[in-house]
Amino acid sequence: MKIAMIGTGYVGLVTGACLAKIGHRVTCVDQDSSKVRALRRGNIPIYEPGLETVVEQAVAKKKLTFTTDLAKAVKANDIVFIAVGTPQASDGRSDLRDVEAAAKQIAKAANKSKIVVVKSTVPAGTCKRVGRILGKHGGEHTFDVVSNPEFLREGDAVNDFLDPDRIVIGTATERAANAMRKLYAPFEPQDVPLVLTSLETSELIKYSANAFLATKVAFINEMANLCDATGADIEALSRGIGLDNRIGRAFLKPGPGYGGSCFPKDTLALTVQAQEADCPVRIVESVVDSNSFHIRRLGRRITDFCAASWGETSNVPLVGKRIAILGLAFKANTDDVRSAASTVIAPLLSKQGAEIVGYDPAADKAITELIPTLERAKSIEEAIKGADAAIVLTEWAEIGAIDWPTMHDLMRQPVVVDLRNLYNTVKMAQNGFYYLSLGRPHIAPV
Ligand SMILES: NC(=O)c1ccc[n+]([C@@H]2O[C@H](COP(=O)([O-])OP(=O)(O)OC[C@H]3O[C@@H](n4cnc5c(N)ncnc54)[C@H](O)[C@@H]3O)[C@@H](O)[C@H]2O)c1
Ligand SMILES: O=c1ccn([C@@H]2O[C@H](COP(=O)(O)OP(=O)(O)O[C@H]3O[C@H](CO)[C@@H](O)[C@H](O)[C@H]3O)[C@@H](O)[C@H]2O)c(=O)[nH]1
Repeated sequence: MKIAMIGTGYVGLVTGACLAKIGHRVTCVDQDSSKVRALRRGNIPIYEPGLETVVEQAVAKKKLTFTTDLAKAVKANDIVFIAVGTPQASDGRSDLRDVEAAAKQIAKAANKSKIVVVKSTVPAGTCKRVGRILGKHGGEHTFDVVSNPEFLREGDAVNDFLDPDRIVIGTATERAANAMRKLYAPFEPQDVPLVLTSLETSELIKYSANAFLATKVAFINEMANLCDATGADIEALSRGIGLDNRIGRAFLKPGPGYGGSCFPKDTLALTVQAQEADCPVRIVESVVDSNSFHIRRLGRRITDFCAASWGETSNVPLVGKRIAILGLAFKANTDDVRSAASTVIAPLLSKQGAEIVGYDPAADKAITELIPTLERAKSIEEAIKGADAAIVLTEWAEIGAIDWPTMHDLMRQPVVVDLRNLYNTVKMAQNGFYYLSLGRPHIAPV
């Protein structure tokens, strides 16, 4: 089938390239001409494992092209996807301006009837609104609007797209449902369940899935704090509950709180939608609160633990101390720093007088755009050298594999705060480190 993908960001590029891989012909459109130029030269603007190969092969087979010319792409294709951003507006709502603008552009460019598929994450009722915009600006042409939310995770995006747990499709017409069945027919041999439903249900499935997963993360973080307070062990607790099939083991790893471009904005947007519908989602509201409380509480714990480990009694213990932050991306295997723990912790410690140096294998460029003043190191060793403490924020394999005994003498003071529970508490103590992790017993260095 012939597809135009409006928006070539994380979702548009992965979806476009993967739809091309399974046999469709895809034109990826973006208004950012530098992005399109880079893609035409074969440069992938994001760090996403496996994506470069998929793009390269699809381009070589002439199944995937890139353009800034939306009108031409719309005219040449029967199915038009909208995969533009829906960031958080200042009032917590989902900012739908790009979706609405894209819908208007599609309508104006249309030369015949089209199927318009909303891939972006949008509140319930948006697809109907998109339908009204298309109707208003599309002249005599008819448009079938489809909701087809995306569930890929950054860092695993290609695999998630090609081997999905399910495909959710919301439609209002049989014609659109049939077109979507045909589009996803290549997944039939894998027995991927298709959830065919209404537009609103499909839109809400996306928010519910993210809110539920975010709830698991916030829950385990609260349990980790309780483990700290009671002397219990979060690793055993997580396993002990997760082995119950009704609960499941996934998304029960404690950390610095959920971040990224989706959970924070989607949980908040869901609470606003629900309030507006006079149907507050109190659990999700608590999850949002819990997550922002968690990271701020961790900020205080970092300061207290470092001060105690250094034997520093001053009321401004971080002044003049050099602190290395290991991992700046919101999670491993991505360069995305949107709502990353580093973007909260680095300014917080810096405000208390600490000198911060950050290291990340992929997020250097992204963090520089966000916090231009942050000093960055080119390697773990460079970051750690002369540091009074190292704070681990991202679970990159390279960071998990640090050989701490060889780092001990590089540091000015052997203090490690690990907010991803990557290392063995006993070994860290045996290697002479003051080591704090989440919900696990603290052992004094030997
Ligand atoms: N990032 C993820 O992991 C993920 C996963 C699932 C769903 N989503 C949802 O998918 C949507 C897109 O997210 P993203 O992370 O890919 O966003 P993004 O910001 O990375 O990409 C959006 C792209 O759309 C382009 N764009 C905007 N308006 C345009 C227009 N009128 N014409 C052409 N191009 C236009 C922008 O230039 C940008 O390149 C959001 O609703 C998001 O919530 C994201
Ligand atoms: O056990 C866990 C699992 C996750 N996280 C954190 O939770 C956040 C989100 O992680 P993840 O879900 O892996 O990343 P995303 O790429 O943001 O993907 C989520 O958001 C996407 C955008 O909506 C959805 O498509 C995906 O299904 C959904 O998993 C990150 O800060 C993780 O560090 C934890 O702290 N502990």
